[in-house]
Amino acid sequence: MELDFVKLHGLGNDFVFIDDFSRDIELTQEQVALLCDRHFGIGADGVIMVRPSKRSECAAYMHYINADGTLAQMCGNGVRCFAKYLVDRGFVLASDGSFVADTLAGPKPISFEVDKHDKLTFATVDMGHPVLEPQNVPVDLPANALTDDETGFVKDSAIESPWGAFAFTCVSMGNPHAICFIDDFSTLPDELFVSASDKCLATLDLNRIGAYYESHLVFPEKTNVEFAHVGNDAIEMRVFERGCGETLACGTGACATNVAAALTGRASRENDVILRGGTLHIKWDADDHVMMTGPATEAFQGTVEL
Ligand SMILES: N[C@@H](CCC[C@H](N)C(=O)O)C(=O)O
Repeated sequence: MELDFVKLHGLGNDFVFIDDFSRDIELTQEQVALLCDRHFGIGADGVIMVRPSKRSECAAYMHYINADGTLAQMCGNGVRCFAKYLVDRGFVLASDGSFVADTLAGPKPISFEVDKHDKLTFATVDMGHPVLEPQNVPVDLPANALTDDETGFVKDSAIESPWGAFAFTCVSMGNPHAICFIDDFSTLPDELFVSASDKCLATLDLNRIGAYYESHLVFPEKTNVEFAHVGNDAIEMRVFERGCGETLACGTGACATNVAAALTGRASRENDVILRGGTLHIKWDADDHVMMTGPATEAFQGTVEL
């Protein structure tokens, strides 16, 4: 089978887009994994199928698949790229300035800016409200789990690992996130860093610790894992994504981390979140909606044989 594709990214979190408006393309898990393979395929963190939406208010439906072929409910960087795909190809009029995208996590209103060629540059997505109920986070909580009195959400709960216990706050943005804030990296064991003489977020061995918590027993549906540090002006964050591994950025992860930082009293409700691939601006509005602003970029397009 020959497939036309477009490769887009949001801060280096990259996706293979496939036009499936005709609804006649079903990819197997193996085919998705091959498309995403950086040596044997195109290379990406996930595949996004652009499909028609059943909701009259939505321009199209974003079907998101992780690099390992598993389905995810939502993708923040992906939905900004989805907006760029639709605007740059004329499925949404550049002059409209906004539209609603349909996703497995529900409709997401998006406003956007375009350049002088009517190509989308930045998008602000209303990511909806964070979900904090325990049923949307680990169902099998450790005995020492701390939960918020009012909402019952899981905050700063110690979850064991071979390297000691790490405290996680769990926030769902449609998809699950477990966020660990580290104030002082020097307190962590040397073996958790690729360079023990320079212990910081950048040198944390996320491939080891992230993979461990992604599949921890308390997360039966697996989870995205964020390690973050709250600085004076911004939140720094690295992410190990469910079904994919470390990525350069994660939109839903940045939203969840911003919410977790505010809920645990570490930061205000509006912050720049600095990721390896760049910065997202996140605001948790008074009406409980999380707004995410950031760029979307097209890298190249082509045809692939599957
Ligand atoms: N990169 C994404 C999230 C993609 C889905 C995630 N790996 C999951 O399985 O939930 C983002 O930008 O939000």
